Amino acid sequence: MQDLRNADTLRLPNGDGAAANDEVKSPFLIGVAGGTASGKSTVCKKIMEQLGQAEMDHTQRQVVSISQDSFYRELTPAEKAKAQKGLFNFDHPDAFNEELMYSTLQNILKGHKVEIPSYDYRTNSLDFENVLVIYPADVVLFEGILVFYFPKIRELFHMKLFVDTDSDTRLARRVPRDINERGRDLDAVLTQYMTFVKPAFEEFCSPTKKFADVIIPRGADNTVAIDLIVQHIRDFLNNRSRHGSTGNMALYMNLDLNATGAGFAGPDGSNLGTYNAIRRFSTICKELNMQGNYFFETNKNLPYH
Ligand SMILES: Nc1ncnc2c1ncn2[C@@H]1O[C@H](COP(=O)(O)OP(=O)(O)O)[C@@H](O)[C@H]1O
Ligand SMILES: O=c1ccn([C@@H]2O[C@H](COP(=O)(O)O)[C@@H](O)[C@H]2O)c(=O)[nH]1
Repeated sequence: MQDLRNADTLRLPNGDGAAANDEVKSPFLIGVAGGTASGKSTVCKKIMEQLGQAEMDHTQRQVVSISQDSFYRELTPAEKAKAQKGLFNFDHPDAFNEELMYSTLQNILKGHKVEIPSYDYRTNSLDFENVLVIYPADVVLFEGILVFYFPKIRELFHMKLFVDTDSDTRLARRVPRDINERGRDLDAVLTQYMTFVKPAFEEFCSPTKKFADVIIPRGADNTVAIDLIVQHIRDFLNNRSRHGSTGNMALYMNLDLNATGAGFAGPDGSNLGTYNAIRRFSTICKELNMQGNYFFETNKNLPYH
């Protein structure tokens, strides 16, 4: 297993509290969207496991996963009363603190340590007693139903995944989870689902699928897709450690290999490693397209060959 600790450093310009010569780690930021109970957290867990990070002490982790639920905004007493009766819409974009989400992700990208409260679904509130400390990492996964909804947050991701699990399966998973883990009763779960969850999924979450680079049908069951994503992350990190922090993911994904002079050179003037990594990745993707396991939204610059 590759040691992700040596993957990259980014030299920040002056500002934001960073000294001119501070070497800070800028992570590869992956957004993971999908409907409720589609398997977003399970997919993130599998990615972490395959990168050898799941069992590690969190202070040592080089791959971390954060939930968008930690950015629900604090409710007013009136809203809280509604929430307790299942009458608050937690699936609407207004339920989230967009500014805090944006500034936190920016800080993470600058390699700053950040603290994120966990979310208590039983009390419908943030739990500041249980704070997750995010140390500078190489890969940060940010998962939630609406992570691609807000344009300026969407633009921060280097890679966007959408976990696409059919709605019957999602409901069948959500009911026992909400009863067993989130302190709800069957009636409340079904009423909330029909009143808020399902309509909001159709209005706000499902349309964001078009922004995904990779759509993962069947979620964590799709081991082929997960293996490929993990391989892609490894390739990216290898590329970065060879060529420095200029191995930017946007370039990596959008490079037009057919254009004259396309490619980006590493410090030694060679771009062969990157070129090969992209070719390998796109070839595998093409094969998987044919199997219907895994596919890309149209990216005209991605070299299918
Ligand atoms: N592939 C799967 N097969 C069976 N159960 C699953 C699978 N993926 C997730 N689950 C279960 O479904 C529930 C929701 O999964 P989770 O990953 O938490 O979804 P999300 O993060 O999208 O809400 C959890 O109880 C989880 O254990
Ligand atoms: O207090 C709350 C906060 C959120 N929810 C529901 O949670 C899901 C999002 O979490 P997933 O893990 O992606 O399912 C969302 O559909 C909200 O309805 C809640 O019920 N109570």
